[in-house]
Amino acid sequence: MEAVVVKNLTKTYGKEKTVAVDNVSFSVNQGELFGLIGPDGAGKTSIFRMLTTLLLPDGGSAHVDGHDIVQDFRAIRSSVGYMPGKFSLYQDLTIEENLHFFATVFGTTIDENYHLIKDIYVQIEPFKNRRAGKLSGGMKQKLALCCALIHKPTTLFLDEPTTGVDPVSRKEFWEMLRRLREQHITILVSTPYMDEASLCDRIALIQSGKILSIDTPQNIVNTYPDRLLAIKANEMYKLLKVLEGHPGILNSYAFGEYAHATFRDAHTDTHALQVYLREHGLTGVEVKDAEVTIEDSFIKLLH
Ligand SMILES: Nc1ncnc2c1ncn2[C@@H]1O[C@H](COP(=O)(O)OP(=O)(O)OP(=O)(O)O)[C@@H](O)[C@H]1O
Repeated sequence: MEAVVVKNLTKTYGKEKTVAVDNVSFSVNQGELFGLIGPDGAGKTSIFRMLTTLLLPDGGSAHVDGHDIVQDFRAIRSSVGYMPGKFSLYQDLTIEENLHFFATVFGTTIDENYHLIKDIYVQIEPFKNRRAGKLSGGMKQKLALCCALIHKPTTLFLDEPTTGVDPVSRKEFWEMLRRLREQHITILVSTPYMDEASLCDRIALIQSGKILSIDTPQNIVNTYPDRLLAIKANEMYKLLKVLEGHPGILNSYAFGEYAHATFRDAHTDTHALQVYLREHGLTGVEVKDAEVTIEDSFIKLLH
């Protein structure tokens, strides 16, 4: 069954009618871990705010757990959990007070749903008397997740939960999400980090308010249409310049210590390419087939 159904959802802002969300449609199955993946300003927050009834759409419709986001906003507010990108915590309240506050607002108690947050809460419990404003990014994030979970939501919206969080805490956070999924909670998560996409069941790649592709991360990389090469040389900037000037080039960009490149001819001779690069003054040249990532797929879709 579908937990979230979005049809032609549109949102514009201001007198200039800046289009933030442009005719977006997708659906999320119950119990699914669904990712909205896209850079800053892509429209992720606007979509989440409409689905959590904090913002009215200009067009289209959406249902969460069968409830209309405009007509049935009260039902949605009591059944979903929302962790906004900017922390929602009360900085002057302690960990325990924040959690107690969120439980009370939703007419429940910490004890009633403790089993849902236990795994996460035990990690911050030793500091339960510390004010939220004095916590590290990773601890704030864990507390915010506990607060969003304490009323046992059917659907959880997490807006960029790992932005500004260190790599170890990011990894832990995703492990927590996968465990939560086992509790049959539907999870929608947004992130600008392409490496996190592979941890979702399905993802929507989004840019400038439009969805470019929706599928499982594996299918998205499997349907990459070109042969992708990873190319290394001693000078990255010069390498990119030389690749740009190659008569057969489709696209090239820096990707870690390599450049990723696609060519019109899928059978581009890698040896001939190495010779070409050396003839253009590059040293330490290495050319090999690259493993396609979500980021490569995203870049391809943008072109
Ligand atoms: N209140 C507002 N008034 C005017 N423009 C807005 C407003 N809120 C968002 N926008 C614009 O709408 C577009 C989408 O913003 P949104 O915050 O939904 O994107 P996002 O993908 O969540 O990115 P970010 O991580 O930067 O918040 C951006 O161009 C943004 O500048």
